[in-house]
Amino acid sequence: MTSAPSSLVIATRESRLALWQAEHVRARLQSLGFGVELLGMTTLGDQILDRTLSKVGGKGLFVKELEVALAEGRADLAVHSLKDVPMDLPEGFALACVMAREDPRDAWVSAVCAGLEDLPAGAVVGTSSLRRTVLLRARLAELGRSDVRIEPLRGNLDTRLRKLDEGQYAAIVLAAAGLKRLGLGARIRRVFEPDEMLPSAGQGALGIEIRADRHDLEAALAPLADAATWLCVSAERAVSRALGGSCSMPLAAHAVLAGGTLKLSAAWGDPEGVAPLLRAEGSAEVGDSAQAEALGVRVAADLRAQGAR
Ligand SMILES: NCc1[nH]cc(CCC(=O)O)c1CC(=O)O
Repeated sequence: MTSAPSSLVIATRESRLALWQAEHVRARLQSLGFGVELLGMTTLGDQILDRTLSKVGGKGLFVKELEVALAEGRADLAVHSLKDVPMDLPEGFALACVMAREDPRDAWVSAVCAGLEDLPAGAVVGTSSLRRTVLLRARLAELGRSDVRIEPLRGNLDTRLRKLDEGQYAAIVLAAAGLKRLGLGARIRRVFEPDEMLPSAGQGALGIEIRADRHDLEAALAPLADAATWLCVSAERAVSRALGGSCSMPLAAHAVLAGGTLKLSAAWGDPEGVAPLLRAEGSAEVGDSAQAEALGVRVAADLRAQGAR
């Protein structure tokens, strides 16, 4: 195996969160003795701010331009929020490593109310994801709150918080991980436990993508990988893959590892909002990612047997 170049280039989006994540990887690699430069780029997903992502092409939107930089040799690595990474990468690319997960939970941000329970009459809640919309709707239905409206909320984290602060929404729901990474943890009014609002596959984890032929990078990246996170996200992503996962499907999948046992929960919502929310769970002793994926496939089959398409 050839050794890694002593200087590495990380392709990254230029949102504050993406840059934080790239800097985080840079610091880890520097501590291992590598020189690291960042190559900032704008992706289509960053440019389209007026439409719901699921309508314009989904997860790949944030990844494509970075892959072109990898393919052309302008960059060695691309750092992604794992939940934005498609389940199957295009030919020629590989997910080289998944790092230890930050808080995987969703967060409630509001100056007006402490949670769903005390939303004012007719309140508007903002969220960017179909999964959150479907799970929020289910909670609101349980609470008998047909007066509350859920409205789309796009843009990077700062934009979303600004829209909240301007009063367009009574509350918004975001990933806790992004807020914490940017030092905005104090904005979190409460976090939803996974049994209240099940996170998205890979939420809170960072993935590093490389060109599949770059075996010279494997040794450099090995120390950044987290084995427990890898098992969890392998199961979560397998659920999504088995159901043909895309942003236009409201799907949640979340796994925790305790001892050698992986516990996986998943939920599927009808994009049209007609069918009821479906839930499935499973657990297994797992020692490798193939066993974790097998658990994911089983849980996905359970959802499909209940009617998930
Ligand atoms: N879809 C955008 C996105 N991708 C990753 C995160 C947060 C960080 C993470 O989950 O790792 C966010 C923002 C959000 O969902 O609020």
